[in-house]
Amino acid sequence: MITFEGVTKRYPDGTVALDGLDLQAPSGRTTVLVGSSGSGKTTALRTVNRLVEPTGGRVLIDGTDVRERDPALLRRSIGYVIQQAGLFPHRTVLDNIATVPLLLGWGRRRARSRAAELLELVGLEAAQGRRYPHQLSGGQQQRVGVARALAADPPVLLMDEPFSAVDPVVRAGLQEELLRLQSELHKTVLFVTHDIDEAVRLGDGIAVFRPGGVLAQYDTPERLLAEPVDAFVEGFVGYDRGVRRLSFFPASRLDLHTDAVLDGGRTAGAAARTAASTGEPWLLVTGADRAPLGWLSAERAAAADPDRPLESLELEGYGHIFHVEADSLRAALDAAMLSPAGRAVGVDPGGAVVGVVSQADLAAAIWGDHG
Ligand SMILES: Nc1ncnc2c1ncn2[C@@H]1O[C@H](COP(=O)(O)OP(=O)(O)OP(=O)(O)O)[C@@H](O)[C@H]1O
Repeated sequence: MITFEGVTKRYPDGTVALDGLDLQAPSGRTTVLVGSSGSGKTTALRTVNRLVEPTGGRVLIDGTDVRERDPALLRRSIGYVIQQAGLFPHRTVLDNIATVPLLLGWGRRRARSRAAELLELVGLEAAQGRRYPHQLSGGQQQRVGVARALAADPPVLLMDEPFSAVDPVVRAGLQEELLRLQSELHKTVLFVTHDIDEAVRLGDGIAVFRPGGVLAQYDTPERLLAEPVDAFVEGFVGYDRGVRRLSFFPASRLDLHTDAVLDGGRTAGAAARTAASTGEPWLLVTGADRAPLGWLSAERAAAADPDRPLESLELEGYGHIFHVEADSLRAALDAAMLSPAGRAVGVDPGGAVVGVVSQADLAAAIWGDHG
């Protein structure tokens, strides 16, 4: 556990970068620091590895004051990842990753074999280990930065806006990768970002800083979105926090309808009768293994030759589907919003249709949760 006890940093020019920070970042969890520019996030992070010495208070790692540790040795026991990776340009990727193990006196062979292991762990190929950093993409360089930080298997990882210099798609991939790594490695991670979506995705706990280096709120992502303590935090988490919050509710709680789901081998006449008896304006047609084929409107079904099989008719695309077991209400809502029928198609892990849900059903489910 990393404990900040009344940590203050006042610079000689009078700037208060951090003002009496009290915070506990639990072991094996990811704690994200967010907040406006200049609110002291980086300063807080750097007091942990003593790149910044506080002017008041103290920082403890598992109960030991970091001031009792030799700064160089302390830093070797803490992984540190910064924006744009900060790799050594004249060293190969493998040598970059092996930096701390070599400093710890592991010996060349062991350090290099550990580096090769790490390269694989962060999803890079062996051949890329022989390259120099400039021969890699920005996203790959960030992976190397993460591998380098993890090389000596430190229990604590400090990450200062590690993914902010890459495009959104690469960034999403890196976030995914970090979640996977963390589920295996259980490091005590402190992660600084400007991006509230990144914070919600990665954080077990989120600390929101306000200007002047003051902690405004420290909570789980769910609680932060549900109950921001004041207007500053509410503004920071965004006015679409209601929609973001839906990420925490599983789609499995939705009641899906199957009465308007029809196999493609059935006829237009059968579909028209189903539409009439259920009152459903849209019917979902499925094919082999109950995979979705597309939507048929009740009017179209009524106008078509009643003997024609549904799979031979022109259907509206079913759009995005959502996975009933794995996805959230947010994914289901998104699928319904984008669907030409205003309905979302829920599937099982094999891609077979479980049922459909309308925007009105979703609103009812959401209202039930949040009303
Ligand atoms: N050496 C220094 N001397 C004086 N002021 C400093 C010094 N280093 C940082 N500061 C100030 O301390 C405050 C906090 O800086 P810090 O980098 O921790 O903020 P941050 O929240 O990480 O910001 P950003 O999100 O923009 O990176 C800022 O006002 C900054 O200008």
